[in-house]
Amino acid sequence: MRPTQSPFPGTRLRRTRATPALRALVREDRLSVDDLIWPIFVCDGENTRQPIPSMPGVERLSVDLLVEAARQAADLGIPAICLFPYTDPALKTPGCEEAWNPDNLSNRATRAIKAAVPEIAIMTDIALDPYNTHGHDGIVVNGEVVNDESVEALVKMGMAQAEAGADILGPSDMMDGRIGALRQALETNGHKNVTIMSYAAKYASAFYGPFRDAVGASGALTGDKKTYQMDPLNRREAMRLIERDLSEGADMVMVKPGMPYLDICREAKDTFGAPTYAYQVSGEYAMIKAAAANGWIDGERVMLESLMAFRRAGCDGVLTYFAPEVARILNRG
Ligand SMILES: NCC(=O)CCC(=O)O
Repeated sequence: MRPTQSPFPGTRLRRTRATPALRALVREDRLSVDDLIWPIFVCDGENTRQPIPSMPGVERLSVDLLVEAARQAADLGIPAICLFPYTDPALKTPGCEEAWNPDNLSNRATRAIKAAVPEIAIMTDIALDPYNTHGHDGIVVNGEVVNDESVEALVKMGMAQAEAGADILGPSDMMDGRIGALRQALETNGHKNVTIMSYAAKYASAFYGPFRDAVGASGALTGDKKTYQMDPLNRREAMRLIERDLSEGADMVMVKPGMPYLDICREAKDTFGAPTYAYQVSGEYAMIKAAAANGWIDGERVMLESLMAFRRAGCDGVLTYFAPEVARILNRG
């Protein structure tokens, strides 16, 4: 599409930017509370809040406080939250068995929120890194992250989450074949309406640093995740992964990190038209917070602009630690 326009001065593009009313009339997109998914960290205990120093304003919450947070999120109109557990190190094993314990922290949290705040959608994370001491998203055998054995474990994990009441499964592990295996297991185990948001294009990124502090995984990782997460220089491979995951039964796809990969979001939306999300990850959050704390940027405006960029890039929504803060601003109008 190429809008027809008269040569200057017939066309003066500044005309429609001249007043707030005209700018509102020609605005091409909107950022809305409906677009927000709020990632939250869960810890053991009661009435426990643990601030995460590298993510100012973000805390790990025990299940009782998490339920209150979910209530506040629902009252703000946030449609979904995404749970990440801080697993007791004593429960971490090479086989990652705690991952599919029906009563693990994530599943207990899901049940408690479902009972108290049924209207909010709960997304859960499928990856094995919270459940082992080497920090990899899969099962490690002789130093290798083995694909097919990992998929079997991930399916057990996903089924336990669906059983607990998760609405959206978020496989973030980047193993091959896990979307098809999860979809088949959901269909055959009475969970045909559970949705899958595939972390389809997840890059091996340095922007995840503060998240690893939050889930107690920093310093734990042996080696790196480059044999399963993507090379930051690859664009065509991202399209192959997204196409693959959609064809295996993903309902929604995600690009991660967010802001450095807006080109991937746009191409994914234009190419496949599927519900497309970005994860504005911990490092992106931390950079904005740190610069704002130093007075180097206007934190509120940069936060809003960073989220508008995802809409402009074609995203239907964004996972962001700013969710409650931005929802309060958007609700204020
Ligand atoms: N699987 C979830 C993540 O790795 C999140 C990364 C982040 O926020 O940095």
